[in-house]
Amino acid sequence: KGLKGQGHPRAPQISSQFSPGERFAMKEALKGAIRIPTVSFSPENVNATALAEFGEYIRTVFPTVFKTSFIRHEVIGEYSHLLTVRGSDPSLQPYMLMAHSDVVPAPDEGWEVPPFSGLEGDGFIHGRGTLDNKNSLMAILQALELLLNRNYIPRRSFFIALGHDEEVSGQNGAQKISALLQARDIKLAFIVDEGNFILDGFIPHLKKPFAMIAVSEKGSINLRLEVNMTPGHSSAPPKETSIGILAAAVSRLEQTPMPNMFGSGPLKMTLQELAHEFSFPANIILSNLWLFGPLVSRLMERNYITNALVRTTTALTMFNAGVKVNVIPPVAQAIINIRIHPAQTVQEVLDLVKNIVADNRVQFHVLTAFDPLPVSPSDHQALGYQLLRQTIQSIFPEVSTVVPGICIGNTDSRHYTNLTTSIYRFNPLYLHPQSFRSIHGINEKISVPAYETQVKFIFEFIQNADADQEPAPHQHEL
Ligand SMILES: CCCCCCCC/C=C\CCCCCCCC(=O)N[C@@H](CCCCN)C(=O)O
Ligand SMILES: [Zn+2]
Ligand SMILES: [Zn+2]
Repeated sequence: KGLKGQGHPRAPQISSQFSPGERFAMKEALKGAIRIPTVSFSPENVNATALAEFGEYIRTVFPTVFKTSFIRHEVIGEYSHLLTVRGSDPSLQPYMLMAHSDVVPAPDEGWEVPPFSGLEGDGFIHGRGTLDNKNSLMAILQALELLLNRNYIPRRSFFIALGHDEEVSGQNGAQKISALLQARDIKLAFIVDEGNFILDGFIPHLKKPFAMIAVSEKGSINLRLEVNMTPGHSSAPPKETSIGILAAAVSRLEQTPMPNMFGSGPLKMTLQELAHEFSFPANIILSNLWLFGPLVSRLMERNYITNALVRTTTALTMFNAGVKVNVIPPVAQAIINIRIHPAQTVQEVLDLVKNIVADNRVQFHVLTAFDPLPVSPSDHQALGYQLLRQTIQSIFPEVSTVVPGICIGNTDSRHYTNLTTSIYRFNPLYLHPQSFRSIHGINEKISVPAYETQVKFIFEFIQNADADQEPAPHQHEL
């Protein structure tokens, strides 16, 4: 019998009601975290001073977490943190909660308040990292601190992995934590990381919000295109310059979408499980994709977010050429950030890109590349998925539908496929299209109640993970 059928969740033993003093302290703690500018520019260029300060900060605001005897704290790769919470029942397989402390750059321009001010206004805490991803990092530690202060002793062991370079690869944080745990022979029941949300307003005609737990994430290629031509005096320009050739190449890429892959990958499952949320005739259409697939696939292409679910996307993100107004530049370079649909591979996409560019004066340099991630289970036996679903239903009773889906962004969890086949990417927060644009954009903010609810979610999730039973007990040494 599956977990779904067991009538879970057992009510958490400790109620997730927080006192006014605790609620005040938790929002102040998040504001303090936002004020530390832990910006990652590249794997070689992270703000080491801020990351070190952040490490000190979490030790100060969560004293119980860092002094509890059954919690081991290790600093990995200089600024990442691994907490091992030893549960009382070694027969239960451990799991892992993840988050990251670094953020993408945020120049002041366009922001209503300075991005590292952590200011509170209109019921929101403002700043870079309030949604991606200091909210999760602080909420995990905050929930644990509150549980420990109530003398909670977990039954199931778990790890908390807090990366410091997620935005620029995870090579010094997540990758090293993963290697360390592998060397310790750890196998995880599941992982929960950042990723998808409770989505509201993303699909026309769907009035109700729904929770989407990402069971996979797209692959990625960062590709540098380069054209080298003979430099010279701009008063007698050649017919074609490196800039013109490269501009035409990237324009062809932008104008030629990759093939629509609707029908392969987890999206079909997402839409089928979502079908009953729609009114007639959309519910019938989505329940019969064997017939209406071509129609739905065209509709998905119309919106830039749903378009990202049906195909590999190519975003032109950097363009560099020229040194002086009257010099024909020898070199022009562009970076293309490609997100690979689950039904394609790095090699297939590179071949398509070269065919679209179709100009042998353009050179290709793959900077980084990885294939789409395997699909994690979402059936009734899938412990991590079912625990998330149960906790969503408890904390967000108004959300009647929880569906598996794909994450269009990447997460540090991709470095942990050696430890588990069950990786779930979910933030227990509502996301609207406008707040989606604020992630890596401007005016990123989280409402104070939303943050409190995130803490509450993790507070209950940890307890729910202890309430579940597994069929075949054996020892799990940490
Ligand atoms: C039918 C359903 C409609 C669904 C609409 C989907 C809405 C999308 C919802 C959430 C997506 C948010 C993605 C957030 C993850 C962001 C994590 C992130 O920024 N990762 C970076 C990692 C960079 C690693 C360096 N190579 C990234 O992806 O750029
Ligand atoms: Zn993130
Ligand atoms: Zn990010």
